[in-house]
Amino acid sequence: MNNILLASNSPRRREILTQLGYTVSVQAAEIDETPYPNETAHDYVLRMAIEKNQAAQQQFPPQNLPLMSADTTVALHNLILGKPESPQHAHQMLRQLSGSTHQVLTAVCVSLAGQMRHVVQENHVVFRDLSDDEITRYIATGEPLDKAGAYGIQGVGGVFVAHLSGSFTGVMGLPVCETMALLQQLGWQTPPFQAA
Ligand SMILES: Cc1cn([C@H]2C[C@H](O)[C@@H](COP(=O)(O)OP(=O)(O)OP(=O)(O)O)O2)c(=O)[nH]c1=O
Repeated sequence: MNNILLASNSPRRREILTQLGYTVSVQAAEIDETPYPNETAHDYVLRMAIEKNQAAQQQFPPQNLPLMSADTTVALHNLILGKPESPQHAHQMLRQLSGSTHQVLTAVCVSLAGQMRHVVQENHVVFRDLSDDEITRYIATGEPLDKAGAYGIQGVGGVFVAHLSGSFTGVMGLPVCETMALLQQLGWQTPPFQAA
């Protein structure tokens, strides 16, 4: 009961599950991550997590193991900020996030033996004011380019975060408390907490 199939290429999600004591096999399938016009961030992340799960179910032979997918997005007012397409785009996103509060939404979806459960976990993050110079130096680290909203709270980007209301692991891409609850709902054992 320590094995999990992860329908995600996110190294953060794999690392979090491994730290909990799970043995993780990645079974990720590509999907189109374009939001629908006027789609809310909540509806968008949930749809992405479900579609990633369904795509992996179609692409890989069934196994009697939980298949987990997730999606993380940053929402600022009505804007959905996904992963930046370029360093310039990352700069633009971080300028928008500077000195204000945004939401980070992470949806998690788990399927097992024909059943599916999902959750959307919500966080509020306050950024202090950022100067153009530090944004430029941050982007040069390479850290923001594969992350929603162009920052990583778990890395250097943590220095921008003045306040977090929610879950640190949720912002990182896999909220552990909510994820464990989904696994329990499907009758899967709580994690073994093996020593690192
Ligand atoms: C806001 C924030 C996001 N992120 C990451 C988590 C996700 O990996 C990524 C958002 O992209 P996602 O599309 O959720 O995930 P992914 O592309 O990494 O992997 P896959 O589509 O295969 O599931 O941003 C952080 O690592 N730290 C942060 O502080």
